[in-house]
Amino acid sequence: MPVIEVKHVTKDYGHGRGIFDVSFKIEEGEVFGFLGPNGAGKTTTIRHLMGFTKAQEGELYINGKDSWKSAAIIKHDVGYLPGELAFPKGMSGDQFIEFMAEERQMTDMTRTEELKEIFELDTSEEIKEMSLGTKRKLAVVTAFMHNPKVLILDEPTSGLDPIMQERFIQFILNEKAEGKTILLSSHIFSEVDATCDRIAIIKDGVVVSTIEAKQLKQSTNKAFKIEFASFNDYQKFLANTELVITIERPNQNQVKLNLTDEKMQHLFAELSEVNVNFISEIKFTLEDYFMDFYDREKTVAEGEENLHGGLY
Ligand SMILES: Nc1ncnc2c1ncn2[C@@H]1O[C@H](COP(=O)(O)OP(=O)(O)OP(=O)(O)O)[C@@H](O)[C@H]1O
Repeated sequence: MPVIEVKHVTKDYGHGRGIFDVSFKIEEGEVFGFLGPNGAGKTTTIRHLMGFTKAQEGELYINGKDSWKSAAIIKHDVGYLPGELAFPKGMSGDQFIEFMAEERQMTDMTRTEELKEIFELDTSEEIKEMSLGTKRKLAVVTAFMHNPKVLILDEPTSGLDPIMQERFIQFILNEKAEGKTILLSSHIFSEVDATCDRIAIIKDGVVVSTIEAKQLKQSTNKAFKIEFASFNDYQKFLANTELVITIERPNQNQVKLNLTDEKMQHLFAELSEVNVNFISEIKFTLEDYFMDFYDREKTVAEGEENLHGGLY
């Protein structure tokens, strides 16, 4: 049984806004990335999963429990980090932590103290006087203090500085190593790339692609930029090559070309006939893949093509 299951969920806010027939499953121990531009429907999906909103159509389950019907249990069990932070009024950080510990009937505060140390959080301040980053850290500590097995994180690092973002990635990797199941919505490619096993891309309320992170990293399609030592070498290479040249730059004696791993030997055989200044690989990243979907002019099929077939 998957730990998280979203089945054909629709919430139509009108004027094309909302989420439409969204489905995905997250297995135990998986880190699942949820990527999408602003307004794509990430928060709406997550709020349905947490049982804050009732789906118009479809069903959502966490550990087999219906998100809407078992909302209270889900809120208790899941480590949830909301995108927009809201704290009770008039509390200090310490008071809020105490309040959350009581809610969860926690007695052992060792993990809470560890988390405060990892994220360098000073809890003595009044929450209303905390900076956005400190509030985010407080939300992180309270989301994880009861050591939940399922984590649902809506843009968890927004407001954190680069050092804390890095520390957060490390923390997620440690949680993953402990077998936690994690749903991570994010705008930050490096964060998703570093942590996620699978990634869903959502656009205009529709999941347009779900990819295995390995697929991107182990793609057999490669792109290279080559600069030749002279214009003569450049011309000689172009006249004789059997490879697919995607860009020609005669002024710089450069070409860009695409090839699969099997053709690698062929490339080196051709290059041995000319003088080369340098050859560099152009990596196809999650960002490139995402940008294809982000680009509203492009269709889903064209985005998929870049993953499976030719690169830029
Ligand atoms: N309560 C609501 N009433 C009407 N429209 C809503 C409501 N909540 C969300 N929407 C709309 O639904 C769409 C999806 O919004 P959502 O907040 O889920 O996007 P998101 O992917 O989380 O975006 P962001 O990255 O900006 O947080 C948007 O067009 C938003 O304006």
